[in-house]
Amino acid sequence: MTLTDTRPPVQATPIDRDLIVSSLQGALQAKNAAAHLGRNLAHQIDRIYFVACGAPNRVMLGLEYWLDQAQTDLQVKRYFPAEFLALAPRLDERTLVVLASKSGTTQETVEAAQFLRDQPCRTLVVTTTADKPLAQGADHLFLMGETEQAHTGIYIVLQGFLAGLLDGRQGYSLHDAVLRSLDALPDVLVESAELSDARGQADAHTYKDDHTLYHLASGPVFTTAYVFGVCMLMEMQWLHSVPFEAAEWFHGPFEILDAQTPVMILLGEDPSRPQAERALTFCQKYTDRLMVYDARDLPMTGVDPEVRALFAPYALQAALNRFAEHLAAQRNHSLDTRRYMWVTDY
Ligand SMILES: O=P(O)(O)OC[C@H]1O[C@](O)(CO)[C@@H](O)[C@@H]1O
Repeated sequence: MTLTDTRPPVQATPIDRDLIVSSLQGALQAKNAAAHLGRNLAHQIDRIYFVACGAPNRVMLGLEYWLDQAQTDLQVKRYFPAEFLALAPRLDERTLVVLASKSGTTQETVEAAQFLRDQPCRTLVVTTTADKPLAQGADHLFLMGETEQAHTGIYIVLQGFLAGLLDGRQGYSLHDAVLRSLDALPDVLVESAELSDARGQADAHTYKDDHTLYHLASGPVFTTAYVFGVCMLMEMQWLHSVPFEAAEWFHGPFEILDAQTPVMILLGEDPSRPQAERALTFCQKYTDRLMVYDARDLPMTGVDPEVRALFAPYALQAALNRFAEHLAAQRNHSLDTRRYMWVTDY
């Protein structure tokens, strides 16, 4: 803070159980209808294109992972909206394009939705409220209501949709466990945040003067590495904060490591975990500045043990949000500060 800065010091926002839980009620209701739609569309589509920017795009990355794992005969691809428009991939009446945006106003995502109105495919949109530009003209619209937790809300709705789709298409033994466990997710977020608050404060203290941070994760947990590393620390703290897929770590990026390099490793519970563990073993040897956040340390109360792996990225994200809150306070740099995004023309 400079002498002329009259703004109050940035404080870590306290964990507000009621706000977190109430913010996700709209998404939880929408996911039941989404699961129903998934079942109805199960034999009416051959391909799914996921289209979104930023955080919703990385939510879709995790879903793409689980669709791969389910070994369906669906063609599944994920695009940034601008690339989707430039590429113009095959669209027909058996194509479902899934678009999501928390603001419902992101220019490229709205342009993609407008383009799709005249195309022969179906569209499924997830956003907050019906007045948003993205909500206009969707074939299937799922609204979460205004929410503090849009990123998790989008996940809840789309995971519900995919559970219904997989069950209707080929039988999905995890269907009931997924839907039940989604209902427990809001409380899991609160639980993970509460358990991680003191640690987040301590980590923030340790790393508050660093300007470079690397994040390693594998499989669906890369969603969290990206959302935390880029959408939070890069966008909201202006740090040189770079996420890497653990599977790629040994193919160039690891050359950056020395004893002083800060690295965060996120460990999930999915089949890709050994890739992140391999990176962990290496980093333990060559840097003294390692943070490990492991989903196995989080109870995820109410989540069926069979589906913990699906929920791990979100439990970890809730834990890391505490780190971000404390980092913002200790660096006196509000998470709401932007210098370009929504401020300039771009
Ligand atoms: O379309 P949405 O969900 O409103 O996202 C808009 C912005 O939010 C982020 O996902 C995270 O801040 C950005 O990456 C993106 O540009």
